[in-house]
Amino acid sequence: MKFLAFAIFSCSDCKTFYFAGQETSNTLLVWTVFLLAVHTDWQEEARKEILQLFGKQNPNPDGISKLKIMSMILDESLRLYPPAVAIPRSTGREVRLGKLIVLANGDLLVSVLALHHDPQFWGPDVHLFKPERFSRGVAKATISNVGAFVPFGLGPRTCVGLNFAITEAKIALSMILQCYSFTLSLAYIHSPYQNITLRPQHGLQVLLQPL
Ligand code: HEM
Repeated sequence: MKFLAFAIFSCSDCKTFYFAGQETSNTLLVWTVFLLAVHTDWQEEARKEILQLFGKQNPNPDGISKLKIMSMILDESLRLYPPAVAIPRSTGREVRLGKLIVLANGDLLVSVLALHHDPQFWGPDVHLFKPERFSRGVAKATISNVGAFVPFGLGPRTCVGLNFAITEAKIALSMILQCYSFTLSLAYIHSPYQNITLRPQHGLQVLLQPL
């Protein structure tokens, strides 16, 4: 009986990890490739950093922890196109949020998209791709409102796969940038839409140039 309960628990845990980890990471990679295909100056900067750290070798843990430009690019990509556009919460008891009173047993959706695109926190250039805004950390980027940058959620239920996802994205992007330069294809139609995660509705078409 104990074994059966463990097997059911493990099986559902595996499904959670697969569901929570696969589509989100995939989406992060897609939007980052899109942004680098448009902003080829940042693509060059990222490649320079990667070639300095790894040359043409596979990325290693020591070098991955030193990828500063890449970290800024990933943060800016997660800000503009957060894979999870909203975070669900329920109230156990009545709570006051500023002028707002939320009743007990209420369901809330915190819009990550709205927080990430609010000029109050990010400044008037909020809609622009500017990885340099993260060069001195999230607090500086958000004018001291760290709760305005929540691609992985916030509090005790923060995404457990955060570090794994970022490391995975850094490895995949490093390996792509070592081998190819890329630009956006004319076939691409910009239409971000939400289908569980925030995705490009018609896919992402890029032109790859082997290096
Ligand atoms: C770019 C990639 C990812 C993004 C943007 C992302 C985003 C999120 C967000 C917004 C939440 C909700 C947090 C909250 O309610 O405060 C969450 C929860 C979770 N994520 Fe991720 N995630 C990513 C990758 C992963 C990966 C790779 C895994 C596993 C290998 C994973 C496993 C989970 C699990 C298990 C939860 C539920 C945690 C809990 O309720 O205690 N995620 N994620």
